[in-house]
Amino acid sequence: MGKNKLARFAENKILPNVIQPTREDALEGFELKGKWRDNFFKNDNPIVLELGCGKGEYSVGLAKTFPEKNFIGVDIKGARFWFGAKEAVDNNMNNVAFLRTQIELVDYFFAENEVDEIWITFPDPQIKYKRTKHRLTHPDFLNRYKKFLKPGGIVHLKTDSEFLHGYTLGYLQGAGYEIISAHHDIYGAPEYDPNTEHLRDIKTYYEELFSSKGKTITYIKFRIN
Ligand SMILES: C[S@@+](CC[C@H](N)C(=O)[O-])C[C@H]1O[C@@H](n2cnc3c(N)ncnc32)[C@H](O)[C@@H]1O
Repeated sequence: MGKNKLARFAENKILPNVIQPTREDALEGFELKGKWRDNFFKNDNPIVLELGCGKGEYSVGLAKTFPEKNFIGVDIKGARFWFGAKEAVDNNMNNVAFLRTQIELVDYFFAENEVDEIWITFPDPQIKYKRTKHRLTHPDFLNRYKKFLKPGGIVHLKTDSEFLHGYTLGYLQGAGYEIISAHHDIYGAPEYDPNTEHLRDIKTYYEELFSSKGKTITYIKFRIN
């Protein structure tokens, strides 16, 4: 393991905005579940999650744009989200945190109606058939999100994967979800869509990477009923 990675792991242990529960903490009743606003953010503002946040560009970027909302980046790779956590601390941002966990356990960390919105940014598309259940928009994941999203809660999916975009759109339409916005090329779409405000303002590491390879970037915004 690289020296830098070890240093980031060590710093994550002391950064006040990094939470690294064990699997047991999750399964036995996580202390902040239902209490993120009161005991962590110490305000009554909406909570927005970014699942598979990587380096946390979206969480930090949105937190700067919307100081009246709280953002939590979720990823299993702490050495990646260290970048976002460090930037937030260095900029005295109190409305952004990072939670290290498998997304499969995410419903153990948040109580019913605790979360207002979810961003899923450039997730692994999990194209192989036997990986279907690992897609972050698979019905099993959507059912997990339903457990803690407020009624009418919003999910955003931003991806370079035409496959995942099509899979998700097809499933949502078939299952009767309300699709608020769907674009198969957000930078090619000339028209102004009020539902996609700020969509082009923040680019994650993977978005930059895929865009530089000529991939088009897609977007879906839908409501969990
Ligand atoms: C392709 S990267 C995208 C990272 C970032 N959103 C971006 O756009 O740059 C996918 C991220 O999801 C995380 N991830 C994938 N599956 C996960 C899971 N089941 N639980 C937690 N994190 C996961 C990976 O660790 C990785 O950081």
